[in-house]
Amino acid sequence: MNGRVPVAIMISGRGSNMAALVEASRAPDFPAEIVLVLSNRPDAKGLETASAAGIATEVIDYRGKGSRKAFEEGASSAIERSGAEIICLAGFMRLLSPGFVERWHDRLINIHPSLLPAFPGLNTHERALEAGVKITGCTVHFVRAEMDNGPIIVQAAVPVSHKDTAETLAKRVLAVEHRVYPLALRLVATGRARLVGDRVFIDEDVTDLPALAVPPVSLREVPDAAAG
Ligand SMILES: Nc1nc2c(c(=O)[nH]1)N[C@@H](CN(C=O)c1ccc(C(=O)N[C@@H](CCC(=O)O)C(=O)O)cc1)CN2
Ligand SMILES: NCC(=O)N[C@@H]1O[C@H](COP(=O)([O-])[O-])[C@@H](O)[C@H]1O
Repeated sequence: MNGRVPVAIMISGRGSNMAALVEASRAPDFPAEIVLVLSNRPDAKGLETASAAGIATEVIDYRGKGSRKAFEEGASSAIERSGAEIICLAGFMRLLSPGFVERWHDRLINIHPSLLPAFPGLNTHERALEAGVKITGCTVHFVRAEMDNGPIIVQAAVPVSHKDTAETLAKRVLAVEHRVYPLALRLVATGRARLVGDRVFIDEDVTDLPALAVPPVSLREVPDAAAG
């Protein structure tokens, strides 16, 4: 595939991270090509975005008893058919079984809207505000059977203000997600992010990787939530 690594993206909803990866893959020097967008929900808005971008889409909609196994078998064969060698979870909201994670071991990455290991799971921004943290952010990691506990590839931080709501914080973190996920995929697709045990080594001086130096969003930019 013109030397670029074929990639499948799994979504469950809006798909803005998927769109950011598709956009990044348009760059002539981007080392990966998005060949499939797969959703476990037929109403996922991201499916329209992917189709409009000319990318093959697939919906595997199993609900109820036995749905997880049936979904994963359908997903694995769709991904095999697409020839994808890396899978990006982008707002994919289902726990994947150890069997699926093992099937795609070290080729399955996910973006999570917190600085893992802090705030794994759901409702991360509400919990960050509750905890009163002053910095939060996002994490791209290799997926392991245990939820949100895989080797970390890239992280980026944003400030938190007492004026923030979960919505204003989610918006600030999402803006950084859209820059960090393409970087993480670039590092994995080129083999510059390599696994040593359960740690990720990045084979170069990370600070000169432009996107990694994500400029901290200054608190001055924090909208006055009260002012609405
Ligand atoms: N085995 C793994 N599966 C998944 C991981 C992972 O790290 N290991 N990451 C998630 C993504 N994710 C957080 O980044 C996440 C997704 C879903 C849930 C969750 O509790 N889901 C509920 C159902 C929620 C729903 O359907 O809306 C569930 O699966 O019962 C937590 C974290 C992707 N999968
Ligand atoms: N635990 C997984 C999780 O919470 N993922 C988060 O869901 C959102 C999906 O947005 P998107 O559909 O617009 O990419 C993103 O913020 C992503 O980090």
